[in-house]
Amino acid sequence: MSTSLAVKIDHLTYTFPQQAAPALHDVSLEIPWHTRTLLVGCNGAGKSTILRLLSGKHLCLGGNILVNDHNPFSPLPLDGDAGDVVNCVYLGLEWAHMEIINRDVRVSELLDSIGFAHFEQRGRELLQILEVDTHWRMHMLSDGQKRRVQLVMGLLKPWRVLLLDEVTVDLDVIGRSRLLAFLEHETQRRRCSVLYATHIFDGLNSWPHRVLHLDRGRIVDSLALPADVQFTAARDAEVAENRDTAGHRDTKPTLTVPKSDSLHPLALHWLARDRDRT
Ligand SMILES: Nc1ncnc2c1ncn2[C@@H]1O[C@H](COP(=O)(O)OP(=O)(O)OP(=O)(O)O)[C@@H](O)[C@H]1O
Repeated sequence: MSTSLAVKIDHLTYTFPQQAAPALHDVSLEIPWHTRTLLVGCNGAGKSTILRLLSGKHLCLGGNILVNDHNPFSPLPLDGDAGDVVNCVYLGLEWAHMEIINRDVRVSELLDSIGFAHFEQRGRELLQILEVDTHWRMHMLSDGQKRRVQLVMGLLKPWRVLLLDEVTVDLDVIGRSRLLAFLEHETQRRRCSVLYATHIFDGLNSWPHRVLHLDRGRIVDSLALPADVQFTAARDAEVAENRDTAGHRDTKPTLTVPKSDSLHPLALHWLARDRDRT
C-alpha cells in the first residue's frame, strides 16, 4: 500500500502501569518517507517509549499511531514489493542480553536461521559494511562485535520504518560512520525512513532531515535540517536562538550552531535548558 507518511502519531499520551505520571504527553508527529529523524533528550525524556510504541512493544491506548498506515500493535509481518519488506524493525540494547546471543553459536547459523540466503546480496553488503565474519562464535565476541551482528541481522530484511534505540553506542567510529552512510543510502534508494535515538552526536550534522527534542515526554523542539539551523564558522561560538527585530523569541525560531561535524553543541544547549526548567 502506498501512503504519503512513514509515521503518523496523533495526540499520543502513554502512562506505564504502576506510574502516576505519563511518560509521553500529547505527542503528535508526522514523518515523511525517505527521511532520517533524530530523537534528542535527557535520560528518561521518553525517546525509547516513543520508539517502543511505534514498534508495537507497548499498546497505545491514548491517541493514535500509524506506521506505514498500519497500527503497530497488529502489524502485518511483511508488506509490499515482492512480499519481502518488513513493515517496521526496532533495534534496541536489550538484544545483547538474550541468552541465544551468548551461546556457542556461529554467526552463519544465526544468519541462516533468519533467511540469509533469500537476502544474500543485501546480507553480503551488510557483512562488509559492518565487518562481520560469519565464522565468529557469539560467546567469544566483544560487545561491539555482538552489536555488529545484531545490526546485520536486524537490517537484513528490507524494512519500511527502522527504529534505532541507541544501538550504535558500542560501535567503533568507522563502523558507526559506515552504518550511518548505509542508512542514508537506504532512505535515498527506496521508500523507507529511519528514527534514531542517540546520545552520540558526532558525524551527524548533515545526516538527519529533522531533529526532535523531547523533554519530560513532550516534543519541545522540532528542527528541519538544513532549513532551521545555520552552522557558524566559529567553532567556539555559542548556540544562538535567532530572534525577531523586537527581540522576541520567534514561535518557531531558527538556531545558529557552531560549525563542527557534530550536533553535540545543539544537544548540550537543549539539555542544559531542560535542566534549567526543573
Ligand atoms: N518499563 C517501565 N515501567 C515504568 N516506567 C518506565 C518504564 N520504562 C520507562 N519508564 C519511564 O518512562 C519515562 C521515559 O523513559 P524512556 O525509557 O522512554 O526514556 P529515554 O528518553 O529513552 O531515556 P534514556 O536516554 O535514558 O534511554 C521515564 O520516566 C522512565 O522512568
